[in-house]
Amino acid sequence: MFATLEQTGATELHVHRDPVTGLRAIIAIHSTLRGPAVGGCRCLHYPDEDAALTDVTRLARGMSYKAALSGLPHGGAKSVILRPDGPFDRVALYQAFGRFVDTLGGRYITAIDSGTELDDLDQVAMTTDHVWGHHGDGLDPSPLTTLGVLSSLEAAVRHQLKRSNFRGLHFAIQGLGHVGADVARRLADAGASLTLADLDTQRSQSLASELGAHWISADAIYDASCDGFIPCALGNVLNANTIPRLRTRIVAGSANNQLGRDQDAQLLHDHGILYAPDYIVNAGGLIRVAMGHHGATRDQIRRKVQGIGETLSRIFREAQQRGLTPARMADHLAEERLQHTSDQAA
Ligand SMILES: NC(=O)c1ccc[n+]([C@@H]2O[C@H](COP(=O)([O-])OP(=O)(O)OC[C@H]3O[C@@H](n4cnc5c(N)ncnc54)[C@H](O)[C@@H]3O)[C@@H](O)[C@H]2O)c1
Repeated sequence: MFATLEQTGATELHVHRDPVTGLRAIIAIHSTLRGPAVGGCRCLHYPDEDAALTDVTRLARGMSYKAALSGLPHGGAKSVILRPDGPFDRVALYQAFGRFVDTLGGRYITAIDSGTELDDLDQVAMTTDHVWGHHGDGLDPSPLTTLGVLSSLEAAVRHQLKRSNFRGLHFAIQGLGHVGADVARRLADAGASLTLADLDTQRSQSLASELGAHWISADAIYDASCDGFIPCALGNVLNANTIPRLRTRIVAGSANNQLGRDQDAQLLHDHGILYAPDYIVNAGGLIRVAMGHHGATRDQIRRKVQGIGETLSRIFREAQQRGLTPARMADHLAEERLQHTSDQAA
């Protein structure tokens, strides 16, 4: 347990079991130095508790880095609910989770993530105030996450392909949920051609027929020849098995923790693939809920999210100059910002 915390730099782990609802949940806080720690709640089946622990601590680190590089007054955290095996009472489970969040008195603010829906967050909001992005506050993050993905893709295409628009380019999208489907529609509107894949083939088929796109099986997406691969499903999709199969020049998508291991950033680089660090690409959602909560206007939020592309362009350039991968460069900048905050606090 402590080794996992040390590896990711996370500082706190909170574990809770509620015998009435069957809730088994973990909250990992990476840092509260910049302010209350924010991060979504996943509700998934994990192969074992170690897998859940690794996921939640790595995701918490990503949230800290994302908040720091976005200049938000927040630290990073994450939570996971170990999805019960049999049938369960969803309303009671999420209300129990809200009570768990509430015990931390606002040091952790929860939000949406894979396996959790806006309706679930409405239940969380019944038992704690420390939840952002539910129906009640009208701060759905997904549309702004999409905007950030598009801004990132523009930056990557400019840097790697020397192109200023998407017309005639071909993208492969993995995962067609809230973000992936929206990204697909926007790219199709911009004149790109698409190959689509989702575990739910019904979803792939119907979006492909709506957009005049190709669809393929979930596993075949790694072999699709394209200008950009856009992971919008789950994490750990870029690893020693999948990277050699990729036939793309760019990877930029919303999924969290895309790299199996930190070293896989170098493997992508060695294969001539420009990797846009996931926690920068998908920062639009966090920017939306955090700035929305602090009273920013719609225009201010959109401008900030559109700035994600500029941040990435700077990272691509500086990484190239310093002989680092963009992922290492981004981590380095985020760690510098966190260290600066820590020095100021001392
Ligand atoms: N929604 C946001 O605002 C937001 C913000 C930041 C990060 N993210 C991350 O972006 C990713 C997508 O988010 P979302 O809100 O669209 O999630 P979602 O749950 O709505 O959609 C995910 C989709 O991926 C599909 N999928 C799962 N495993 C797959 C696989 N192996 N191959 C192909 N498809 C697969 C699912 O069937 C589903 O359609 C997640 O990793 C999430 O953590 C989302």
